Amino acid sequence: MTRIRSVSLRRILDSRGNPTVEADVLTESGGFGRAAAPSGASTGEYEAIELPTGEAIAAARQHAIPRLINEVHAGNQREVDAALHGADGTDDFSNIGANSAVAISMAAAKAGADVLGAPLYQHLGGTFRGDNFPIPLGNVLGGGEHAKEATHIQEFLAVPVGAPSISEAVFANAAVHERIGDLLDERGVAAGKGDEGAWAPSIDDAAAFEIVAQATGDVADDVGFDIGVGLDVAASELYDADDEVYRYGDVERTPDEQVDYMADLVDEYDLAYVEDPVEENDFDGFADLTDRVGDRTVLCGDDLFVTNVERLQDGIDAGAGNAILVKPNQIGTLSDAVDAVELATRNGLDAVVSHRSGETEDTTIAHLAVATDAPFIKTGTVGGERTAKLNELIRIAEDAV
Ligand SMILES: O=C(O)[C@@H](CO)OP(=O)(O)O
Ligand SMILES: [Mg+2]
Repeated sequence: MTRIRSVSLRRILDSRGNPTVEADVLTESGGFGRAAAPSGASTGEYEAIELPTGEAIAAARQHAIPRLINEVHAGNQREVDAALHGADGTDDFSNIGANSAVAISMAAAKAGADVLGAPLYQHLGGTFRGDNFPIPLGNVLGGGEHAKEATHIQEFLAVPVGAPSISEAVFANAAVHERIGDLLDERGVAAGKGDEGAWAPSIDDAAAFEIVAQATGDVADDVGFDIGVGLDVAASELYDADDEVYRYGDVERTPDEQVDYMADLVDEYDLAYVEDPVEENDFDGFADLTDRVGDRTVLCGDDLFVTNVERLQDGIDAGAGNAILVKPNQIGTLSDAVDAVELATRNGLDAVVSHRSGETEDTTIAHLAVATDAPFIKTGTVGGERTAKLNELIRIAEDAV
């Protein structure tokens, strides 16, 4: 019933106005799924390869689609994703593009769910999935590669750890975002928004900490539950490998000083979450930081692990981090992303399912987070391509009770 009858690929717009790949998958019995690839700006060196959209579409039409039509069942995700790997033939999807691969992989999952008449999270997670909901990490202020002339740290995140429901968590993050807008206004700081909808003011990181801490505190008082502060430092973007220093504008930090700085920030701001505190090759620095503060905060590898089970296993062996960011397009298929979640969970690490800075209205990651019982999801706070996922989580919560 779920045998694939057709796959069509097209070029659509992403939230930055760039082209990206959208896939439609149709099955023999009329099941339909549509999904689109997101795209990163602060991409890790070890991510699967995103090809220019036109090239990715042409290559997938030539090599992947003939292996899928009449051959593979959309309801069997492993079969779909194995066919994509077989068609590509490389370790990093450099032949058909991880953008084509992930769009097809996700569209096939939706077509499989459609045939079954089940919501996607149910199809992916099965009846024995947990019934927890992820805590949404909300990017409320930032800069880095997502906005020019703003903070050096890429993302300041609201972490509504005490929220009693996904809906209250989502609205709390939006309230923090709004409160930050007011606080910036009061200080006379003009601010546009970065790629993910976070405020992107020209202030230094110290001022950003002050404002975000005040806003999360104010909103926590209003809503009556705890809201912590988190960071995505995206430290690879600050690191100069030739000089072996991290550059925060004129301030330089050696790799050891970077670890000290991160440990100090965790204590000073009681940070609930820190992503990519050191650059993507520094497993030892990551492990050192984990020794020092891993008992009291979530230390998450994004560029470090790139959703790749081999790099994750290296991190587990080294004691680097206690969480992994999971971005399906970093690795190319849903099966590979689920493998990363499962390896993490078996080893006591938290999974944080994540959007990219370039997004579409696609909501697959909301379903993936619920299906895999991930403790966190990072998918922005405001802006249509972000609220698409947040609102889908609210709908799933209503549906799942
Ligand atoms: O670094 C990150 O975690 C992501 C998403 O917030 O950014 P990008 O998609 O640009 O890699
Ligand atoms: Mg990141």
